[in-house]
Amino acid sequence: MDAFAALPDLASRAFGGGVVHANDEFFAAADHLVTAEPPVHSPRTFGHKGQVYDGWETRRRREPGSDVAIVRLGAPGVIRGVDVDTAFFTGNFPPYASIDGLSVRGYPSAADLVAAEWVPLVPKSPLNGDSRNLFAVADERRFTHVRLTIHPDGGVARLRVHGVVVPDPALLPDVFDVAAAAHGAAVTECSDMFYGHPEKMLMPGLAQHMGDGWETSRRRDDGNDWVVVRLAAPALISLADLDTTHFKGNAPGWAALSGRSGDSDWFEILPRVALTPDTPHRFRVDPGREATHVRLDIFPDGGMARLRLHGRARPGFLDEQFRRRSS
Ligand SMILES: NC(=O)NC(NC(N)=O)C(=O)[O-]
Repeated sequence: MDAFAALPDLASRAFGGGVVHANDEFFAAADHLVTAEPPVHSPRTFGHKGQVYDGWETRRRREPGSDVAIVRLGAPGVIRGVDVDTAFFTGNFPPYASIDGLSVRGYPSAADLVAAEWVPLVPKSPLNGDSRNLFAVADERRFTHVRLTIHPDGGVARLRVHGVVVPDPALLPDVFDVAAAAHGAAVTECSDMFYGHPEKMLMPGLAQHMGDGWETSRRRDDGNDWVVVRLAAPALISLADLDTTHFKGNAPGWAALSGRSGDSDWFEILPRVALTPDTPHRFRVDPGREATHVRLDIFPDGGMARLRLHGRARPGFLDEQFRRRSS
């Protein structure tokens, strides 16, 4: 599997991504392209328009041409690769697809986007049916939108746009969640992710259910579970949210936070505190020292729905990153 596929999906509805235009949605709505959950299928399920698909599906073309869908990224950033997932489309997948990108400020209309000058990211390339189709992208610029073109027509279940989030610092408050994936934070290491990936803790909004969080297996030794988060920017943290919502019989008993700056030793941010099940805890912490990484230790194991670290980013850091990716 290409390494880029492990990066966050910038188009995902979980970040607020959306489909803003499709020239044809006869069989199935293009909105499915950005659904966060994996595609599902129930064979021989017919509606008024035909078989029901969890994807975008256009009608059979009777004249030359191609079909397009335009996606607004929920988290704009540098695109490292795309996955044109044709899951469950067998006799009706598009034989070819191409991808273009666009970087715009503000809130362009669908008509503006259709008329815009797009940058080619993936040339017209063959697809396989009922499978993931991974294409690497080599362009260091920050994009806000992508355009999927299918040649000539057919169905695509999901369009995953994997990359590195680059937030616009002009739109961030002075103190913001420096552990948010939507601001560019990411998990770098973790002791265990048996039931739930730790990146879920960094996603926007409240956790919807117990599956929407980090959950480890039951430990049968004397150790404890932990995760390391690379912050969106080096920051002075002043508030920490440790949210055990939905973890009722499996919340950790205790937790602690430590920080490091680059390769420094770990220093304490929050000493070991007792946690209660199914509770959005908030702790005020001393913003004495700048951290680039934060380690969350849970004792001994369990689940955490959300981790939020509110802090002040090092002045100029995000501006420089944004400038470098915008040229
Ligand atoms: N059995 C099908 O899937 N047929 C058609 N598609 C839908 N959705 O019914 C088609 O022509 O691609």
